[in-house]
Amino acid sequence: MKRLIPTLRADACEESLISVLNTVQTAAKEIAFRLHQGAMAGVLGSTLDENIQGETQKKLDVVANQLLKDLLLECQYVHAVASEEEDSIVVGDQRGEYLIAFDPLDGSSNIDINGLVGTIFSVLPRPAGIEGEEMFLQPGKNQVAAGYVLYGPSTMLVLTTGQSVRMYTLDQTVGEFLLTKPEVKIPHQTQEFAINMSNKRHWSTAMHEYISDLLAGKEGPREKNFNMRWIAAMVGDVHRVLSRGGLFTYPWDKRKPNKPFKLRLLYEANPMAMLVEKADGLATDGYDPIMTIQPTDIHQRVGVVLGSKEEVESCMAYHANHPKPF
Ligand SMILES: O=P(O)(O)OC[C@H]1O[C@](O)(COP(=O)(O)O)[C@@H](O)[C@@H]1O
Ligand SMILES: [Mg+2]
Ligand SMILES: [Mg+2]
Repeated sequence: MKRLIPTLRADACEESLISVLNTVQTAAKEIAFRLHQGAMAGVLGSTLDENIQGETQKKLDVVANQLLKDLLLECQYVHAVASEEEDSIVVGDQRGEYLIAFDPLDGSSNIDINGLVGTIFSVLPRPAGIEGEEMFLQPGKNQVAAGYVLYGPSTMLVLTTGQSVRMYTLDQTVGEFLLTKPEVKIPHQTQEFAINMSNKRHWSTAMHEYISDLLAGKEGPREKNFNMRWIAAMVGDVHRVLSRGGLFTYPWDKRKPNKPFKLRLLYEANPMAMLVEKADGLATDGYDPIMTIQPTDIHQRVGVVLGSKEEVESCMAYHANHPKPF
């Protein structure tokens, strides 16, 4: 089985991008090690701090953020990073040609139950003539690479540099990510969906109608039974979708009018959208492709409906029948 770097060279990736991705894999191996040590590494539980989004930070959110930030800023090709756990961007090498946005630890509520968590990252080109946060305000279609690391029973790196979506598995004996699935393709049809059902009363009419029809199963208008899964970590739910198809959504809801979405555009939705679309799936906000959205803030949130093409289209058809709530 091939190691990560030779597969990137075979794809004719720029050496500068390879260096950035190599840095991400180094950080990921360290995070995986700390996670596997669990309580023995003293990294479980919460800190006394909140991040910019008012969420209590877990110790591992902070550890993973620090590791990624420090290593990426040491890389000469990285000009700046933006992280879920940082209020503002952090600038590194003046010569750097890439910007990296990341969610250092996705699925934080799973840390203390030894559940699935991951790291999600997006690589953008540094635009000419712009400085500061504005540099990051590019639509997802500009991404030159996107991926995630899933810390599960095995640690996996799932990556695209604009060509195929590839899956690598960390071989603990040699400490290397080895290519275990060279080309990921999402089946166009599915009978599986993922949504946090406890938010049902807050959804839009369109989402209510769509999910009700899925739940009606064989006897309902869809005339087939659907199964439901919810990992409470986008990284785990998207990994299932990439592995066997499905629809994953964290939609608009009316709970908090000033915070109607949960997932973040730059470091959750955009990188996952690139992976899903390169694997032949669709990633939308229910109306438009995620990767066409022009960001206005580095911590901007967005509705997400992604996965098997025909199922996402079916969900979008329900949305097209109702006025857009945002
Ligand atoms: O608490 P809920 O509604 O299950 O939310 C789960 C969602 O929140 C997230 O955990 C948010 O990510 P963070 O853990 O990085 O804040 C998503 O990964 C996941 O899909
Ligand atoms: Mg997250
Ligand atoms: Mg996070």
